[in-house]
Amino acid sequence: MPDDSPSTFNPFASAEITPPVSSHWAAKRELAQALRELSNTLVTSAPSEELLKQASATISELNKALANSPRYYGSQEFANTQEHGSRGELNYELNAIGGLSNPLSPGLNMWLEGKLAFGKVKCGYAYEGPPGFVHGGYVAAILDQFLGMAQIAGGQSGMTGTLHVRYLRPTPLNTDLDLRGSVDRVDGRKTVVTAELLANGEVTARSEGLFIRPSNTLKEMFEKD
Ligand SMILES: CCCCCCCC(=O)SCCNC(=O)CCNC(=O)[C@H](O)C(C)(C)COP(=O)(O)OP(=O)(O)OC[C@H]1O[C@@H](n2cnc3c(N)ncnc32)[C@H](O)[C@@H]1OP(=O)(O)O
Repeated sequence: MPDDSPSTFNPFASAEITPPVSSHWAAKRELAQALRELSNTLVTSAPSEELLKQASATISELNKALANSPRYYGSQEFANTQEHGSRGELNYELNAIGGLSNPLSPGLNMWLEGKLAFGKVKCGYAYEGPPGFVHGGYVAAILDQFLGMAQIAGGQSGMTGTLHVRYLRPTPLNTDLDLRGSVDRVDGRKTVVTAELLANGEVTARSEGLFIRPSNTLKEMFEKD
C-alpha cells in the first residue's frame, strides 16, 4: 500500500518529476504517454480509411479488456480504496492538466522555489486552436491549474473564483512553455495569484486568479466519502 503521509509526498518541492508511487502508476503513465502519442499521430496523419477502421477496432478491443478491470470513477473513489495512493498522489496522476497518467493532460509540471512558483509544459498538435498555436481555452486551463498550485507559496489552498487571462500573443505549439507566478495578496479566505506564460522567453499570456478557500459547508461536500 502506498505511503499516505503528506509529509513524504510533495510534488512541488523541485523541478524534478515526482516518480510514481507504485509500479501500477508507472505502467499507467506509460500507457497515458502512448495515448498522447496516438492522439498526436491521429491529428497529424492521413492514413487510408481501411487502416483507420482497423485501428478503431483494435483500440475498441483493448478498451474492452481494460474496462473489465476494477473501475473507480474519479480520484475520490480511487482514494477510498486506500490502495491506489493519497488524494495528493492521485491528483498528481489523474488531474486534467497536470496528471501524468491522464492522456488528456499535457503534463504540466509545477514547482515552488521559496515564494515563487514555476512550471513547464509543452502542447502538441492535439491542443491546436489557431493554426500552429495553442487553443486559448487550454492556455486558460494551464494558467488556472498553475495559479491554483502557486497559492501554496502563500500557504493557501482554495478553488478558482475568478480567472482573468490577457492573451498578449499566440502561444506556439510544440514549444517548451515556461510559467512563473506568485501570490499577490491574501485576504482571509481569498488569495489573489498572478502568473505569466512564456514561450522562447517572451510572455504570451498574463493572468490573475482569485482563489477562495471554501466555506465549511462546501468543504464538507467535497470531503464526503
Ligand atoms: C494544487 C492544485 C490546485 C488546483 C486548482 C485548480 C483550480 C480549479 O480549477 S477549481 C475549479 C473551478 N472553480 C470552481 O468550480 C469553484 C466553484 N465555486 C465554488 O465552489 C464556490 O462558489 C467558492 C468555493 C468559490 C466560494 O464558495 P463559498 O466558500 O461558499 O464562498 P462565500 O462564503 O459565498 O464567499 C466568500 C467570499 O468570496 C466571495 N466570492 C465567492 N465566490 C466568488 C467568485 N466566484 N468570485 C469572486 N468572489 C467570490 C464572496 O463575495 C465572499 O466575499 P466577502 O467575504 O468579501 O463577502
